[in-house]
Amino acid sequence: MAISAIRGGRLPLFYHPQLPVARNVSGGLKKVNYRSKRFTLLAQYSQTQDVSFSRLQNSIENLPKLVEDIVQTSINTGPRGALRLAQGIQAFVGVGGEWLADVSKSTSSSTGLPTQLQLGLLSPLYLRRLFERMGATYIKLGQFIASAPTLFPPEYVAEFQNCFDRAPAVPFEEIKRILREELGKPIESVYEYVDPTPLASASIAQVHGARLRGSQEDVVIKVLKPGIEDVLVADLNFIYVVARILEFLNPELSRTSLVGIVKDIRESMLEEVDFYKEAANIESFRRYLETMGLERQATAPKVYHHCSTRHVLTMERLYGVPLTDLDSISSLVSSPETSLITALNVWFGSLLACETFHADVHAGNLWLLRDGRIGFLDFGIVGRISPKTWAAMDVFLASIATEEYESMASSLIQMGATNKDVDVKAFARDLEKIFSSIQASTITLQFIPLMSTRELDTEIVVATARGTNTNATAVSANVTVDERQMNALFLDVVRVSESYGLRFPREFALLLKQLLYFDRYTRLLAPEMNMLQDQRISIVSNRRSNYRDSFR
Ligand SMILES: Nc1ncnc2c1ncn2[C@@H]1O[C@H](COP(=O)(O)OP(=O)(O)OP(=O)(O)O)[C@@H](O)[C@H]1O
Repeated sequence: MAISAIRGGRLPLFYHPQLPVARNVSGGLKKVNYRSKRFTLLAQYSQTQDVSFSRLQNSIENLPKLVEDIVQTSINTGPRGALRLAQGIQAFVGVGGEWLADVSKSTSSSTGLPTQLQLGLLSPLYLRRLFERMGATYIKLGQFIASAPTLFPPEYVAEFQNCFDRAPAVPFEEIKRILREELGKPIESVYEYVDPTPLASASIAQVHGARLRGSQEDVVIKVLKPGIEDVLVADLNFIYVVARILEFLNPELSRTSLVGIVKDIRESMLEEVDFYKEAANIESFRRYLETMGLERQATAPKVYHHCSTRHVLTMERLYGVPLTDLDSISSLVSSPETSLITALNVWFGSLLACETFHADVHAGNLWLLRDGRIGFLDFGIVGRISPKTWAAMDVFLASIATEEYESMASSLIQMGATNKDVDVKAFARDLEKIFSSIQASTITLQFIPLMSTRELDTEIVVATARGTNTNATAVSANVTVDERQMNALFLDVVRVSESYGLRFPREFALLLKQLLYFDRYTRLLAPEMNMLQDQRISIVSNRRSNYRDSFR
């Protein structure tokens, strides 16, 4: 290309007086050689220059589009942008103050400044704190980072696992005003009463207990916090503009499709603030339970459409306890293990038999109900998985249990998008290294048979030896430690896969995250059970494809 550019008469553009070969031109053979050397060097130089030139040309061509995009985005953002900027500065100053205080403490000690502090507010810890202070968008973004190990550095993925979504409650008067406006009628005409003390208050929504007028059914009302959509739009627009500028300044970034990722995040976050979508997800899950005859084993809250809108979701109130509450669970059912198996079967079943799967089964969203059923709450985050990906995932999980690394490598290749030829044997050897290093360091995994008995460490001994429920807290705490190690394991798998050119869909990370939650419940409720090998748990079943076929 560079040579053709020279031949095409563009040489003068690339001629540079400081090129060493451009000086001292002499005659004869030397001259010929010199010319050819000079030509090669010029060609190489012009190749580099050509690339920079075409980049520059591209940039100049793209500049009007970038400016137009920024102007358009700023217009869409409007005055809320200025408000968010002020809030951003406040958050920045707050976390900056914490950092300074930590620095001054460290400098007084003899050990020097830890790396965490050297990176300033860009270090995982302070960035996570900054995100928490910045509220909804950044908390969700933090949770996205935590669930996307293929996109972000491992230290950030690990730190953002701790990104908590708690926010001060909106005053009840304000909630009543929103309800009146959204429902378009007096609250008293819809609800017998609404409890002024919220059941929960997170960054996006607040939940209140209530009772329906007429039917007297107990319900909960999930109310979108006021102004939250404005905040999301302003923040996401800002993040979009930053991504656009970064891509403009460094076109290499477009290979990681930064702008594309930001657009995806924007789409999924805006879905979460649309309760019509959440209601549709709940109803599709309820249909799945009905079609599979699972209603006596599990449930999701019924939605009351006459008092639900895009910003208000009124649903049946479920009564129960989180699956991690060992003491309460034992007082509700005689066999916590059976409840766990039910939860697992219902969730695994939904992966293919339901249009979407529940992609946030943390303990607050998975309950054992008073009547012994499993209750699934909060369908704000859902995933979709193709039968092909799930079939590969199934092989992957089985291979962990059987320690067959070539099969593990093949299944990962099947799931990860790549156009390269992957050396399966080498990949398998690298995977084996990861897993054998785990055996050596005595991390126990319920996923891996034998190992959990062969390599029992103190943490699991605590869990296994738990005859009474008195040490539930200790068990939970230790399980959390172990869970981090599990996370680290999967991050390693992802990293090695990436070194072979594999890129996993986000669903892969979402699925793994849920499996980690389930692994946690297994350690607590059925420490002897192997989640992936137990005959009572059907991970892939023919019934699901039949169910799918019935929709075709
Ligand atoms: N149908 C229900 N019955 C009883 N309690 C409910 C119900 N729905 C929600 N809650 C309570 O409200 C809490 C928050 O609800 P939900 O998870 O839907 O909101 P959220 O804002 O998405 O919270 P998070 O992001 O923390 O999961 C639940 O953990 C639960 O305690």
